[in-house]
Amino acid sequence: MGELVIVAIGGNALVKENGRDSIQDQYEAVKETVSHIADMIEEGYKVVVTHGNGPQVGFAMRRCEIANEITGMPTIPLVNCVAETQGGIGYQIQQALTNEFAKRGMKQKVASVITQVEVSIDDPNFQNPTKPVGSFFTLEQSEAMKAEHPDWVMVEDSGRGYRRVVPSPRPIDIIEKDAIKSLIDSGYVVIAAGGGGIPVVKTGDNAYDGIDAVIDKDFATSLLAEQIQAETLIITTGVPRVCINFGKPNQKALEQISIEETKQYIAEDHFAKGSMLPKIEASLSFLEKSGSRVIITNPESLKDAVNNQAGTHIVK
Ligand SMILES: Nc1ncnc2c1ncn2[C@@H]1O[C@H](COP(=O)(O)OP(=O)(O)O)[C@@H](O)[C@H]1O
Ligand SMILES: NC(=O)OP(=O)(O)O
Repeated sequence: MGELVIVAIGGNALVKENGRDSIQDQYEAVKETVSHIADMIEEGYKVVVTHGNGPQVGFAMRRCEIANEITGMPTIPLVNCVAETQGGIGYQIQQALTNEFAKRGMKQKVASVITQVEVSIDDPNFQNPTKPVGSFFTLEQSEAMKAEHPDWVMVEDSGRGYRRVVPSPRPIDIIEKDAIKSLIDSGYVVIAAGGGGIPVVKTGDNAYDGIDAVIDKDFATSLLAEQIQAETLIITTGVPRVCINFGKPNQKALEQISIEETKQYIAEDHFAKGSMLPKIEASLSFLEKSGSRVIITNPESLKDAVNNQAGTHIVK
């Protein structure tokens, strides 16, 4: 049996026009990304796919708010917006992968699992929103949005503009992990924990309630990788390699770093909060608990990266 690899697709990587993309544009981006995942599967890797929803869940919230302002139609709670984006993006990945396999004459089957992820109601992150969602705004637009919506919290996101942030509690348990494992063992390519999973809190033995938040998909992916005993975690995003001094004249792309070097770079503040830092922290958590290797790269470098020819590799 091939090595079990979990591949996370960044939500921002599926959006090119800052909220002006159509759903067909997003599908084209999904098709391009999954063609690189299919390359890996063709080489014999067993793959589980997770994905983000940061931009998409923000767009979904905004659509509801605008419809409510104009027509009085009830808004949809954030947790349901997460579920909707998990379903919508999961559908596109599932169909694109199925069609890609058919085109290549591959026999793999694909299944998506609606995934709930347990969080704690006492998580301090509920009091301190950090997860950027939706479109990027200029400083001027951001100030205008805040004046119009005093309850919004906005932050600067990695030099790309200002974005609204929502609470992002840490994932504790992937509720459907056994179903995901059974599907992998039956030979399925599984799509799971989309958008970081649907946040739920425990209300009793095997009983849960949804709660408004967006879980970081990098932390959820790392936890799922641990719980299904994946060997390799690959986080795909908008850059081919992680950098130190990112965006500065002395920027340097990293090919391979140890856990110790990575911790040193965190201490030196090289990784932006809300974008690269969660990927790095999730990578360290996976390596320190159970994993063998982590790769951070862009989708087009996937096949080379898994064969040690591209990407940033974090090693034990
Ligand atoms: N040190 C860094 N090295 C490389 N990219 C960085 C760094 N710090 C911040 N970034 C930015 O973070 C982005 C990845 O975060 P983000 O777009 O939020 O993730 P996602 O792809 O999961 O949606 C990169 O595309 C890059 O613009
Ligand atoms: N939920 C989440 O972390 O989404 P992004 O990866 O798109 O930010």
